[in-house]
Amino acid sequence: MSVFTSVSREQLAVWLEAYDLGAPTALVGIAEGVQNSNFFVDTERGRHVLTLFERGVDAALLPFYLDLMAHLAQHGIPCPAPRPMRDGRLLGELNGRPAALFSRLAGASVLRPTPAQCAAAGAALARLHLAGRDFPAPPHPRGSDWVAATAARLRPLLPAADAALLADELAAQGAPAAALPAGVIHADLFRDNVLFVGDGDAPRIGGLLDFYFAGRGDFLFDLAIVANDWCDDDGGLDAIRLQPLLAAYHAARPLTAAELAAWPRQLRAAALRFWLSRLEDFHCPQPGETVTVRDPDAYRRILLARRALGDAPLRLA
Ligand SMILES: Nc1ncnc2c1ncn2[C@@H]1O[C@H](COP(=O)(O)OP(=O)(O)O)[C@@H](O)[C@H]1O
Ligand SMILES: N[C@@H](CCOP(=O)(O)O)C(=O)O
Repeated sequence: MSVFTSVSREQLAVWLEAYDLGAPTALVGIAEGVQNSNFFVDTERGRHVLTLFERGVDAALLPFYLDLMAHLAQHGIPCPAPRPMRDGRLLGELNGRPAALFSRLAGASVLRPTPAQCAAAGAALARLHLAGRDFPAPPHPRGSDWVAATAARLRPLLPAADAALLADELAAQGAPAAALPAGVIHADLFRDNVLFVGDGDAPRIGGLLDFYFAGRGDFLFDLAIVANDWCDDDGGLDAIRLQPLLAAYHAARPLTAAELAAWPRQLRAAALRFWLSRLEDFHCPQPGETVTVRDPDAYRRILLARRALGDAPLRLA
């Protein structure tokens, strides 16, 4: 269920008067997604997606997210482009929620990506990093301060073994050994946030979605988030998918020696971040927040498996 705030055709027609897109011809709620209310909207002059932002998204950051998506779209990244209103504004309000209209992108997400789809995702992530490199951005909202604060809040709520794992991982993460290349990162490019067109052997990316955790961060952290989700095989990393992901990323933005050395730790940091957020959604749901809880244990398993890999630097085939 992903329409948390409904929109009637009458409300939509009034809201669309601020745009130069003609009258609405279709309005359909989108079932996928777990955080915001999304609708396919057709008008006399195009196909769009309407998003009503729910409480899980930091409203103060919405202007940044929309400006970032506009910037990336202008630089050839296939992300939703916010449609400007006649007066140039990108963000409005509909039914009591902040709301925006975006270009509708083609394709569908895949649950079991092929090696070619992993390669396409790696190349797209690198292109995103290059296109956003100099875009002014606040730190992404799930960085080390959030990790420390969330871990402190959760520790008393966890079984002893999990609390010990958390404390040990925080101690092991410590301070970064070297500054890594950084810029705008997506920070949540899971499989459900990428649309593909074409078949699994010759894929083309139709869309990169859901920039609502984006901000400034280490590029390698973003790549580790993708690897943990796209290449996971019941906790382990599947080389058949990981190798093309990394090779395609490296071909578009070569990884530095410092990044190759930092890879094992970033895989763990990325696993820890999603273990914590899923634990937080499970143990501390926010009143009025609509986010769907995903299984924290999946990321506990991934964290344990990445810890077992050791500290050897990444070697690209
Ligand atoms: N611009 C877009 N073009 C096409 N489909 C979109 C677009 N934006 C969202 N969608 C569809 O809506 C679904 C939910 O979007 P998403 O941003 O992941 O929502 P949520 O923030 O609620 O998780 C996506 O899986 C996709 O099917
Ligand atoms: N990808 C995260 C959840 C974030 O939700 P999203 O639908 O906004 O991407 C997870 O799997 O924990």
